Amino acid sequence: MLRVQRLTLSNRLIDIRLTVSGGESVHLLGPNGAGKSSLLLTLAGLLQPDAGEVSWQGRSLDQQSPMELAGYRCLMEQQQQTQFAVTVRECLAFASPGLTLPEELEAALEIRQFWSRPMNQLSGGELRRVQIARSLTQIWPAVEAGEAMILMDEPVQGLDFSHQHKLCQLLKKLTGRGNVLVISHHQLNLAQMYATRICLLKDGKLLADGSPQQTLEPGLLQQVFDCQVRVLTDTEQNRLIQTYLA
Ligand SMILES: Nc1ncnc2c1ncn2[C@@H]1O[C@H](COP(=O)(O)OP(=O)(O)OP(=O)(O)O)[C@@H](O)[C@H]1O
Repeated sequence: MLRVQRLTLSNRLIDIRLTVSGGESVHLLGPNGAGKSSLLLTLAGLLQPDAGEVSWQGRSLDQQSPMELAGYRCLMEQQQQTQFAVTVRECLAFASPGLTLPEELEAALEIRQFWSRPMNQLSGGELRRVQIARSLTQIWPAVEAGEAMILMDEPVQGLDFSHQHKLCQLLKKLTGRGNVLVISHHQLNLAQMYATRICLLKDGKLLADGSPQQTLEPGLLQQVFDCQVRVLTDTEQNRLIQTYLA
C-alpha cells in the first residue's frame, strides 16, 4: 500500500493525502502546472517534501536506501532525453542486465523491431515505447510478484491510438496482479476506461479523488480545467465519453 500523508512541497503540492492499495490504478488528471509531475517525483522519493510523508507497505521512503527503492519502484519521467547513440538492446541491457524482454511487454509495446537501432534515431512514439519497457524491466521481478510501485508521467504522450490502448491494457493486467499504478496524462477517455480511481489536481491541491463516475462529472471538470465539458454516455457499452464544448 502506498500512503501519502499531508504532503506539501513549496507551492507545488499542498496538503496532499492519498492512499493507494495493491491492484489500484490511480490516474492523475489536471491542467498544466497542476502538480502531477511534482507528486509523482515525490511518490518516487526523488523530491523531498517540505512536510508530510510518503510510505510504502507501512515504511517511510525516508527509511529506505536508493537500492531498496530501485528494487520495487519505477518512475517513467515525462522528459527523458536521449543524446547517446546506444542501441535499444544496449539500453535495456543496461537497465536490467541479463533479463530478456518479457513477452507481455513485447506484445504491448512491440519494440523488438527496433532492437538494433540507435535510441537517438527513433521516432518520438517509438522512443516512448522503449522508455516504458525500460522502466518496467528495471523492476520486473517485483512486477511479476505483484509487489511493485509503478509510476508513470504521461507515458501515452506521443503514442498512437492503438499503442495507447495496448499500454493501458498491459498496465491493467499488471495492477491485476496486485501492483500499484499511479499515472498522469491528459486523456479523459483513457481515464474513464482504465482508472479504478481518478485524482483531479489543480494549483497543487487534490480537488477530487474517486471513481471515474464520481470524478468525470461536468461541474468538477469545469472547475478543474476552466472550460465547459460535456459528458456523454455510450449506452451500449455503458461507458462515459467526454467532449469538450468550445
Ligand atoms: N524544478 C522546479 N522548481 C520549481 N517549480 C517547479 C519545478 N518544476 C515545476 N515547477 C512548478 O511546479 C508547478 C507544478 O508543476 P508540475 O510539473 O508538477 O505540473 P504538471 O501538473 O505535471 O503539469 P503538466 O501537465 O504541464 O506536465 C508548476 O507551477 C511548475 O511551474
